[in-house]
Amino acid sequence: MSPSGETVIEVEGLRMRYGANDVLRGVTFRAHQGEVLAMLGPNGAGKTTTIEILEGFRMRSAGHVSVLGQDPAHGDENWRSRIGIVLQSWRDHGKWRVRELLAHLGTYYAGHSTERVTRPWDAAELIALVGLGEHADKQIRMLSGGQRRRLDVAIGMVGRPELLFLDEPTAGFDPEARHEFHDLILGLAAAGDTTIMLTTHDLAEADKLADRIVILNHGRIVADGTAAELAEQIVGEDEVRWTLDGQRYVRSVKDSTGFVRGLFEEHGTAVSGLAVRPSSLEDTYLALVHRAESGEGGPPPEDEDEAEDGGTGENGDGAGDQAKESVR
Ligand SMILES: Nc1ncnc2c1ncn2[C@@H]1O[C@H](COP(=O)(O)OP(=O)(O)OP(=O)(O)O)[C@@H](O)[C@H]1O
Repeated sequence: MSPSGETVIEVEGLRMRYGANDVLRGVTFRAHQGEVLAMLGPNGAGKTTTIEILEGFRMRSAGHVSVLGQDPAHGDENWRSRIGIVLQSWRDHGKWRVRELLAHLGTYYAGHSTERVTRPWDAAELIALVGLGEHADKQIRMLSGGQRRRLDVAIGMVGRPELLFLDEPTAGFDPEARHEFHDLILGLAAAGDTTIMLTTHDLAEADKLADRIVILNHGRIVADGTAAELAEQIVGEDEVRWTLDGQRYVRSVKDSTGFVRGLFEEHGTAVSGLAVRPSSLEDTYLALVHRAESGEGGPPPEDEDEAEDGGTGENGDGAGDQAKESVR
């Protein structure tokens, strides 16, 4: 995870219309070499459509798209050999053995080596990298779900891609498989300068894996930044709970330190049961999506590259504000 600055994905004013339905409405973002970029968004936001356009599988309606310096709509074989794709499911080849399948798929890349990159990835080396060493000679249908997903990543990586797309890579995983898969992706990201773009509904996953997160909602980017930068856009959503005179209170405030100081100044030792819960990425995500849907922070731009929402649209919450709301 060491973005070098070179732009690998460049999307400006991307639009997609299915019939009369606008599903991408001026999407703009970039990804840089070595970066792990996560695209988050509710169902139907347009994530798969975006990724399919970037992969060259779907023609866009309008806008500028460049992937590894080429327009994916006109990507040739050589361009395709530089890209790895991990689809949501791959159910063929059940009788093939892991090693056989990877060696076979690797032959497609043999003619696409460059001075910098030798293709394909050696099957044994790749199998070890994705942690399938013990299963190399197993038939694919005998693999567990987690092992299967590791193989999916190996299939995506066999051509030593400069850019790897992962569409909801851990959907349906149990916590342990998810944890192992995250370690695999972090290892890949750390190992070289592969750029990784993934879509996910899992906020913890985005937080853990991604250098940068873009949030798509109704075909528009409503946020773009690191998890910390996104949280800063929704400053002040720490939750403070306390008890006073036997009654419990809860407030969401921007400056929890100042708020608590004011609480003690006013009520001293009568305050008990104090708890402060900092806003999580989930709170941030929900707030950003809600803000975009309610039109707070100004109307969404119709065109191109101003889709990121800069305003906070939040109400002020003075540090010493002592208004109390009983919750039960
Ligand atoms: N081939 C198609 N023809 C018409 N409409 C489509 C087509 N593919 C997708 N859509 C519509 O485009 C919108 C965006 O779909 P897309 O699959 O890109 O969303 P998504 O963010 O990936 O959703 P999810 O999280 O549910 O996978 C949806 O309203 C969907 O119904």
